[in-house]
Amino acid sequence: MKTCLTIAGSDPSGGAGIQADLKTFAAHGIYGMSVIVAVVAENTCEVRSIMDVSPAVIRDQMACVFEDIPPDAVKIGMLSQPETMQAVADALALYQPANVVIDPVMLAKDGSALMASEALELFKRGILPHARVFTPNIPEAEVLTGMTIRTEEDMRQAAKILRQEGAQTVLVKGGHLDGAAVDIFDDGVAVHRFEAARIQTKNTHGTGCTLSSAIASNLANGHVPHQAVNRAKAYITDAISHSLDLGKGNGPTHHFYRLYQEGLSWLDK
Ligand SMILES: Nc1ncnc2c1ncn2[C@@H]1O[C@H](COP(=O)(O)OP(=O)(O)OP(=O)(O)O)[C@@H](O)[C@H]1O
Ligand SMILES: Cc1ncc(COP(=O)(O)O)c(N)n1
Repeated sequence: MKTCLTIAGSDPSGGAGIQADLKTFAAHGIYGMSVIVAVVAENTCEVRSIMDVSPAVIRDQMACVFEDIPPDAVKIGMLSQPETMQAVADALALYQPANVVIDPVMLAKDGSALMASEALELFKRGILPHARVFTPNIPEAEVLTGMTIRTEEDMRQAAKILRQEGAQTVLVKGGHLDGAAVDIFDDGVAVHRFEAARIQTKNTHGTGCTLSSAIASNLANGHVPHQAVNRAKAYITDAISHSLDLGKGNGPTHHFYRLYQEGLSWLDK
């Protein structure tokens, strides 16, 4: 059994964060584990409050996982405060996991900050260089590079800069641009373009979390980054196509549609 660990925040409404990650791992036939760094009171409409887990408890959670069940891949999502980020950075330096996918979560859909601005420098120094695959969306890539990103050429330029900052490979996600959903992936050898038709839905809560967990699942299952991203793009497009009209705001995506409807697992594909 392959194993993945998510290091992220908890979303009690189940669409993003740890909950989305564990569902994605399960849909890929992966044994999922989680280190919770923040408890976020949120739903499909809003973020109400955030409680950060203490650095000591984060260190203990990391030790409990890595000393017992070292994961085949790791996904890192929301890291809100410098202290919690430092605890994760220290553990990454100590355990040196191989297949790390990093999603630099900065803002929730309602605009609430999920990463403190004071944590940005530490993020660039202590977290980003551990990325085998780094998955910023356009606003995140703009903050991290200082660029304005309007075109695919800008996305390519941003991906190159972020590789120079230490990420092995970079996927700049184009969900926030108009038109088709185009993501640009730079693995240092070539630049790949992944395009899917834009699905007309408001139910996109947790798309970034789900995509990065699907990439981690595919790395754990033995795919190289380019293949892992290609398969994850198909998975997120499918999950958005069958998204769930739950809640009063931006509903969640559907992780198990094919399992339920067709009795298929993504493992069989
Ligand atoms: N309406 C859509 N139709 C098809 N694909 C989409 C749509 N919205 C986003 N995507 C795709 O979903 C993935 C996540 O992209 P996005 O840019 O939305 O990430 P994110 O900003 O981290 O997520 P979120 O918007 O949930 O915070 C990307 O592959 C993107 O192209
Ligand atoms: C705990 C947590 N982590 C991340 C996100 C962002 O979700 P996404 O960008 O995938 O919609 C979120 N809303 N809550």
